[in-house]
Amino acid sequence: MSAGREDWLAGAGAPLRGEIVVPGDKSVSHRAIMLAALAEGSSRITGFLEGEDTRATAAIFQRLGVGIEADGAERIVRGVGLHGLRAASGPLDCGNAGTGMRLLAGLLAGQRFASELVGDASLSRRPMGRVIEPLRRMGASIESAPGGLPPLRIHTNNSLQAIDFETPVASAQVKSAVLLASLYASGETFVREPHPTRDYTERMLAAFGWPIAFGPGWARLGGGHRLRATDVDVPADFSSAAFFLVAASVVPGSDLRLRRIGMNPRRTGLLAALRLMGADISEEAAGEQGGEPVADLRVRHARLRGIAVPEALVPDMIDEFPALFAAAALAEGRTVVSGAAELRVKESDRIAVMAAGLRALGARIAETPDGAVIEGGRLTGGEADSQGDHRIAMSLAIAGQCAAGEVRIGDCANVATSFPGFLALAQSVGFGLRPAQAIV
Ligand SMILES: O=C(O)C1=C[C@@H](OP(=O)(O)O)[C@@H](O)[C@H](O)C1
Ligand SMILES: C=C(OP(=O)(O)O)C(=O)O
Repeated sequence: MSAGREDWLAGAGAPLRGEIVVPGDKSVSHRAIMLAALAEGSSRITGFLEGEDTRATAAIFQRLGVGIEADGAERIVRGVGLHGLRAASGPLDCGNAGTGMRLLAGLLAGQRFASELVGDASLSRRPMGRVIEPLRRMGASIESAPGGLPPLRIHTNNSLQAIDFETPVASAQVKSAVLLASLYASGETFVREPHPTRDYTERMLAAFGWPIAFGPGWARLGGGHRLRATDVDVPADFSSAAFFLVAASVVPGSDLRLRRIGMNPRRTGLLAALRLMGADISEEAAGEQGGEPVADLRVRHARLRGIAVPEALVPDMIDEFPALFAAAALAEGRTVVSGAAELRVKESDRIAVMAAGLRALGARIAETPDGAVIEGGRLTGGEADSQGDHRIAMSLAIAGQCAAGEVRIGDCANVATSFPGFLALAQSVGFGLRPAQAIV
């Protein structure tokens, strides 16, 4: 969805200092639009992430007949009720967002109209069989391109049945797709996970008044209830904060404060991993926002050591591995990542693309099927390509802060999918980072 190719130049900047606020949580913003749209009455979403992924989800619900008004970083959603969506003419474009497409597949599986979900080139390569399979077991009729790839054609259906389902991979998107389809199903659905994942769908369904029982790694709910309009105050996204936690850890002299960051325990695995590496990060002013734990995070430069990342942390830091790879390449000693094969089916193959990117900057990294072995040391500089993956672009920008020479990072426009304003915010705290001039 991002317009044009954009390259960045990164190099040693100043120590990172100051106090910043990062944008709203992407997972919460997607879900807030979805549940508010299906609720009865108007909901106000504050702190909504103005990223391309979440804007694509909002635009889809507008096409499905939901009134959504933007007021700065707020959205007023005029909910149409569980059965109030209307068919849209033409495909619904999820852009770059796996979350958008997988959750919508569940939500649209029980509608009395057909829909088609499409995405950009990256999303069109991502596996959807993991949601199609359980939704078919519930009675949904969904066609995909060969190999379970998008686009998804979801046929009209008003007779879904509940299922008892164990997700084959730890995936909040798969769990959420089944839970959202269950709103339209007869009977009680039970979802179990091999490892607990983020529980925003469960928490938010409860906040919107839907009877649901859940705990770490499981959720149970029945169909046939109603969602009541509810205001959602979206906390700042831990995954966006992560780039600054790593950058301030590795840049000497840094002392940075991040305000009111969402601290859902299923999201903060990177904090635990960085602390094992020796990072100096303290939590202050712990509180609550929109039903989620939040805290200010103060991060000061520290010498990082390589670690074997505990596999139990992997789902809690699944989006933070590109940043962790950058930290590991600059740490002392060896870091081993395992049990993280899911990284290969994100916006890019994040193991391969980070390994190639850091190697181009002088790092020593060996890929394994489900992770990597990273030898920490010095980075020289050079040219690395993010392959249009937002988290890789931002992680390579961190690496650039500590490289001996200049780092050119290719294809960064997709940063706008999750973190609009990253470049200016990073510059404001001392990053050496700027857009590369177009060659004329
Ligand atoms: O449910 C969510 O909001 C998300 C779940 C994770 O994906 P998986 O469910 O594929 O692990 C994560 O990588 C993604 O950025 C957001
Ligand atoms: C994997 C991500 O998101 P999604 O699955 O929604 O594309 C991400 O933001 O890192």
